[in-house]
Amino acid sequence: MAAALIALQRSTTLLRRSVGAGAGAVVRCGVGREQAPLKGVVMESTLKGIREEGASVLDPKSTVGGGVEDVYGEDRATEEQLVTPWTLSVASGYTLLRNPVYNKGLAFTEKERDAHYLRGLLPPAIVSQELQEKKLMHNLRQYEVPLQRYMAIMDLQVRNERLFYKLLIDNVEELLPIVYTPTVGEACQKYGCIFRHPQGLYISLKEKGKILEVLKNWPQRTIQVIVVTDGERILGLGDLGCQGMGIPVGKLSLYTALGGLRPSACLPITIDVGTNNESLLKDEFYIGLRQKRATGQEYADFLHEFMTAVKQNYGEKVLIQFEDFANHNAFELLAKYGTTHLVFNDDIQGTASVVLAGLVAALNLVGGSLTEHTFLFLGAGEAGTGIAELIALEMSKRTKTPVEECRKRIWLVDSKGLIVSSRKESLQHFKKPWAHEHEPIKDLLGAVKAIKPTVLIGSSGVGKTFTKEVVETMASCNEKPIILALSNPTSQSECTAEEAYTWTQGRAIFASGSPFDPVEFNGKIFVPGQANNAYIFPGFGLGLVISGAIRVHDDMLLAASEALAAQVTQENFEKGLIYPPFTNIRKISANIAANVAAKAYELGLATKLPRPENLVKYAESCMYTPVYRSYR
Ligand SMILES: O=C([O-])CC(=O)C(=O)O
Ligand SMILES: [Mg+2]
Repeated sequence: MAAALIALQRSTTLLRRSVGAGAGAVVRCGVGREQAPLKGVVMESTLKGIREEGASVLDPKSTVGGGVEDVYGEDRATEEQLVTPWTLSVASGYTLLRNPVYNKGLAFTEKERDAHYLRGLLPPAIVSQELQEKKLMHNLRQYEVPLQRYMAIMDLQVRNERLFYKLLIDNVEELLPIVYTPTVGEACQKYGCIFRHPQGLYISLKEKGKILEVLKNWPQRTIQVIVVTDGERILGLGDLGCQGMGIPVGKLSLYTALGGLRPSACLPITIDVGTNNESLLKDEFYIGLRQKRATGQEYADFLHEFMTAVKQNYGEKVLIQFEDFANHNAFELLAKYGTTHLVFNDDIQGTASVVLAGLVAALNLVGGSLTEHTFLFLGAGEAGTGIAELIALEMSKRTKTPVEECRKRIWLVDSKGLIVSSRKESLQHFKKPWAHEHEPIKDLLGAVKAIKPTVLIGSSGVGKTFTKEVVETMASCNEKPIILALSNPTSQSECTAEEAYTWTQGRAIFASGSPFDPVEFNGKIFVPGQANNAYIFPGFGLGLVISGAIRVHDDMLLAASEALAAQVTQENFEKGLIYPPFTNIRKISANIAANVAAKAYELGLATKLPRPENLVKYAESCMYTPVYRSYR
């Protein structure tokens, strides 16, 4: 693979070893249409920054690293995005060791230590990336408290990015519960307390009118995926305000580890419009604005400024993933910006796609077609109605029946009971399609008894709601009841895997949003699957990026779902699994990406031409790999 410095040396104008303390730094200048008027000033201040602090800004056109990673940089670095006329790409010596993108720690070779002024800055031993990995896993396993593991692994991410991703990819099943659900939930709750290195971009109401300027403070110019939250509904934990940042950071780590997006092309953002969480407002370590949430027009205007600034700064092909917004804003934002931006709501659409995939796979175990099943949801918010709608859409496509008809096989229960037509007037708009003719029923148990669903799905964010009676009732009317406890984190799960298997005498087909360990029941081992949108969004995003898609379409969600369901093997089914293991996730993501990209081309929404012939191979070839590069 081309060495970083060689790659840079090939690029335009270079100033090498010319800037004092940053000796060995490589500066590239002269990119973009608007360079002329800015050049002198910015160039000067940048160089000043290097002299004084060894500052380092990474190359937005990403010629570093060579190989497939360039695909993105070159494709996406459109002229209008490159408004900065200067770039500094690689530092050396002390600065190099503190640059997480280029740092290799003890893995720097003798030659590299000589060439990059590292002599004396490292102990003499030279170790391989594999040995570093082995040591880190050993150290991580010493921590018994998951949050300590989280902190250790986040330290690694800001110290040595390639090692972080190598570790995550090679130990995905073990580390996913640490960098992601459920530990990330606890990390958000305590984010102020454990805060050490800022990650991501914070945009608070203080920045009103200046959001574009704030975006320009981010060192990368070529961004392909933004995950943004306003922290109002973090997992099932509620309003965590600014401390929700752990979620975009965690989701984007998965974009890279699971989907192969380059880390430098990923931008985590938290929009801080205040919080209504009283205990955070009183917490001396809280890191956000100490005020109640802005709502109504003020909220809408602020979000609009954000959405406009993102498009202006990064162009129309940047994917904006909305994450963990409260219901009332999530649906509106998706509807409002779905026609003007490339937006995706993970909680509505990602969750829907992953659940549909699991259900389609489950048909292999329970028999029948999708239309022959009856679905009952506890929870009629983003996840519940999102999944319900995608199931109805799939049924409609399969049977060529109007979607309104298909919805009739799907029932939802919210905090006031079964959603029925007599409640229509008082229902929020996203619940109205599910208000079918039925007498009112106050609770879930009553609804299970009356509706006799074959599939029970929990999506309310409230834990322990699938009681023994509820689960036993499911078992009494189904040979193999499908039970999905989707709420996160583990504390909010509707029931545990053990409860689901025990209360159904091992007959349940069970999956959950948060991971559960295998369960032994009557001498048999049951392995629960994880119905988490982490299966979908990395590959989905990759598919959009490699096809240059400009809009998300529901058919792409169905395409992603179909690709995931197709990855479940006979061996998985034999263990009762309706999802493949995460160990194969990069292959799964490539297949999802290929299906999504194919759909984008079919729908005329793709801009990357010509269409690559073999999309799976192409997706794989575009994936970031975190092995160290050698520097000349
Ligand atoms: O983050 C997760 O594990 C899944 C998800 O989107 C949520 O629960 O909001
Ligand atoms: Mg979420």
